[in-house]
Amino acid sequence: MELALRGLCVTTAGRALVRELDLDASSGEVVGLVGPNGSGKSTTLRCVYRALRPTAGRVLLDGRDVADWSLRRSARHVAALTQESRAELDFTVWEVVALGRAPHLRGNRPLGEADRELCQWALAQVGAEHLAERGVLGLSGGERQRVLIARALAQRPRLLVLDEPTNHLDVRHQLDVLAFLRRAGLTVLVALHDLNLAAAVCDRIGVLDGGRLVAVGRPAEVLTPELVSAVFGVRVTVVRHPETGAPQLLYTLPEPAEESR
Ligand SMILES: Nc1ncnc2c1ncn2[C@@H]1O[C@H](COP(=O)(O)OP(=O)(O)OP(=O)(O)O)[C@@H](O)[C@H]1O
Repeated sequence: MELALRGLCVTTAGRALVRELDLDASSGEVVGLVGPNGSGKSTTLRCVYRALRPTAGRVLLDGRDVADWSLRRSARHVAALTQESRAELDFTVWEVVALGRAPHLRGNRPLGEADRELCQWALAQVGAEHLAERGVLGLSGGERQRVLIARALAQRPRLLVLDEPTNHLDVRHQLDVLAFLRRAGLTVLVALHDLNLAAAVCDRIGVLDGGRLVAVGRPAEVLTPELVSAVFGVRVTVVRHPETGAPQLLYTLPEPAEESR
């Protein structure tokens, strides 16, 4: 599924949170959004998964404006793992993952055999089959995060929108999730804080600063010392990963006088 953001603007209380943003993700492409805290990453993603209506501009899926779609229709194509995705009620893991099938079920019909197989598959993708009968409130932050990813996968979306999916995950599970995103064959729009993980997983990266897209391109084109310094205010040396060639950033701790500028 192709995603296109055209002239996206979000303004709240006279303040522009996202400004004139144009961004594309072609079918099967993994596109990352990076940027400092408060630069507008989550706000942009919210417009894509329709938790927020843009003040101006359009979100196009396969060339069609999602504003014309019912929320149910969107949910059949777009799954989101958000900062707000919390399973507050004490559902079991299986029940939470089964919720991913809801947009595909008619009325209150129970899950069919194919739905159950998809839920099982989704749990296996995140290595959480053994958690199926557990209550979600008793899980660790990382286990819960993996269950929410499984719910998104059970939805069988064509576009996956993820806001900081590696939050709470130990390094092994961070890499597992990102490796899955690479091989899933889905169009992926993912906000990431870790620039090295973004460089490893993304086909292209968009950099947000103050609600504006200030750079977009392949990781090696975008993650230059100059750009990272200008946008994040930190000094980095960029090296190439010896096996993959992906750019990797080595950070230099700020001198006392430079701290928390
Ligand atoms: N509902 C809202 N009302 C007012 N301001 C908001 C609202 N939601 C977000 N903002 C502001 O919009 C700006 C962008 O927020 P957003 O969450 O999109 O940034 P982000 O890049 O995802 O940040 P982070 O890296 O901290 O998650 C922030 O300054 C935030 O305080």
